[in-house]
Amino acid sequence: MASDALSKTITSYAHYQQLRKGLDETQETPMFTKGSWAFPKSQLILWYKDGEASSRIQFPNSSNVELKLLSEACQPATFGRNHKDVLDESYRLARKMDAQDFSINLGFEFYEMLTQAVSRLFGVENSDKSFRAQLYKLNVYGPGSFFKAHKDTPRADNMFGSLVLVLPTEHEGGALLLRDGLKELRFESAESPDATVGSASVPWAVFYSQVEHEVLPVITGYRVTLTYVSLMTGPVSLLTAII
Ligand SMILES: O=C(O)CCC(=O)C(=O)O
Ligand SMILES: [Fe+2]
Repeated sequence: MASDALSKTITSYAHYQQLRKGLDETQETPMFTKGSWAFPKSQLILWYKDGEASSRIQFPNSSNVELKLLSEACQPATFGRNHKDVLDESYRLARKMDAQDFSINLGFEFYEMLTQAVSRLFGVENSDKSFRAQLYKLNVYGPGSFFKAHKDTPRADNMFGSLVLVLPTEHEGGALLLRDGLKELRFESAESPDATVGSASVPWAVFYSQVEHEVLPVITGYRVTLTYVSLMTGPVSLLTAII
């Protein structure tokens, strides 16, 4: 049974970490988790700014020519180092597009997927909706692209982690490795896109901000990701996690 002290709610990430310490002794919840979600193909349409024009890509049937054009419409990907955004292609070789330059309507399914992903991470039931995800960037990892081991830069006080969706394209390599002490999770998105007539499966990974991770080099094809900042929006009851 939960004690009175543990049945309180949490209102900030620092508070969550404090409670989590105690909780870890009772029940282990993961620092990262992965899965995949079948999205209707009609929702896997990306519109993006291409100079003065706009272009459209329909996943999972995109060609390498279309993906190369997308990559060319992006800018070199920077990353946070010592509180500054830096470009260092020996550490991160990839392309990025800011959220205002593209649009993809993943629809209501996105929220169902997010609920499943975050609930698994928190170890709470699906009904808990005290979180949201803010679209941050689109990234393209073409042949030879990689991102060495790093932790994500905190983007808001209520940020607790990151969510990565890999749009279904044919590629080899580009596994995301997530590490927590001795535990390692390999998030392999390169398995050929598993599509049925009406839908295609989109692999996702979600992890806490303190998790170190890296993207191994892409060997062939283009790995296209959407990254989201995961935010707490209100109190999360820990009761379901400890009973
Ligand atoms: O593309 C990925 O799987 C993760 C990328 C990443 O670590 C980042 O954008 O910070
Ligand atoms: Fe990252």
